[in-house]
Amino acid sequence: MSDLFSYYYFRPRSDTKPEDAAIAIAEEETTGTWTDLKTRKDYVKALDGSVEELHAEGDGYVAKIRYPAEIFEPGNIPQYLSVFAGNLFGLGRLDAVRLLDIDIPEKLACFEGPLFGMKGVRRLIGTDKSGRPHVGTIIKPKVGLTPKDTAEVAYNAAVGGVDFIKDDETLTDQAFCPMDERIEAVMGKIDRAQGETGRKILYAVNISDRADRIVERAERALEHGANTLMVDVITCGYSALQALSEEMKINVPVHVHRTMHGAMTRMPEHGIAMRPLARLVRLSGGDQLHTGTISGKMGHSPEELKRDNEILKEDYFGLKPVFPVASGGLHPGKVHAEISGLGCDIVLQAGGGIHGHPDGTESGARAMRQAVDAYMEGLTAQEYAKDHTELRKALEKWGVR
Ligand SMILES: O=C(COP(=O)(O)O)[C@H](O)[C@H](O)COP(=O)(O)O
Ligand SMILES: [Mg+2]
Repeated sequence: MSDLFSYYYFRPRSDTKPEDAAIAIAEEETTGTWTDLKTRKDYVKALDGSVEELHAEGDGYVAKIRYPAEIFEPGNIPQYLSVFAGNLFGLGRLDAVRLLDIDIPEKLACFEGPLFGMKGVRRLIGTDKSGRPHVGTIIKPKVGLTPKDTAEVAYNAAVGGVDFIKDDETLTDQAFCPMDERIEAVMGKIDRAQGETGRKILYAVNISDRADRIVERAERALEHGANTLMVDVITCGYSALQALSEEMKINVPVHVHRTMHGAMTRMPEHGIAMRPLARLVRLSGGDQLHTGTISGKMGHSPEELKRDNEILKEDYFGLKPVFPVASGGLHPGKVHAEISGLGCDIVLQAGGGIHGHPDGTESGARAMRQAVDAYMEGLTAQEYAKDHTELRKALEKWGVR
């Protein structure tokens, strides 16, 4: 395969034939426009896109479109997106159109990918042999706590048994919780928890910022002791991620949050599926990526999610696999459903499902770990809860799905 192929679901406008609608996409995103052109030279033809396949599906059609590789500037993801995820979404001849997936040829996959990837993160935590799911937490409330109180919550979660702690997507460097002070406070407490428990714990600080400042912010975070960085990839852009992994050559994992993705991924007939977005995260160097949950609070198709997670782990230009993160509305009573649906190679993250535990964060973290242990030992959460108080109290509050 030397060209790039994109797959779209679409519903044409009532006066447009499906063949013409598919051609309209190929033309708009390559050498054409709505009319013929007097400026077109013969040699331009080499860059024409084409419709390779078209079939009916559901209430619409699925088209496979070929984009000649030469149309793309190797390594420039903003430019790639502008082709296969560009103007086509606004074409009036389509009532709805959704980018389902992309097949990138090797010469355009010229990225270094994740530095750690799933296995590297597992090695840091020491779960490469057991293969159990990681347990993570988002500090809640998502904004408002001071650095000192944030660190206290982080400490309680750490001693309770989480592997991973992260800022929420809207917390960056606001006055109520300055980033430098927060990192120092949290890392101080994490060092203490590591000393007490003998376990390694990661804290991902959200360094999301404008393009001209993000590398400087990442450097500052590392200087203050951060052992993981977090980026909101949709709001910051893939270039931000690439700047960290390739330009700056950071030596800590990068956790990728996808806030705002729902505007693209949610509608089954229009937008951009998670799959191409996830492939681009892998190319541009994310080590962990939110992809959704089976039983949580965000809406999406479990079937798509399972395949998205597989895609992050399957062979892809020799790049390291990305650790998928299930997050959003999880609690100990949902752990079983998540692992049985998504497998053990998953980070199970709970914010409210840990910090909302009747006995507080430490017990909430214990309950999450107990739910994972129950699954690994082949027991239901209810069985395990009989002699694990924290889990029992969590199940009493939130039930079991
Ligand atoms: O803060 C949370 C979840 O908090 P809580 O555990 O309290 O619900 C995350 O931002 C969501 O996971 C986003 O979900 P996704 O990444 O799937 O869009
Ligand atoms: Mg959040």
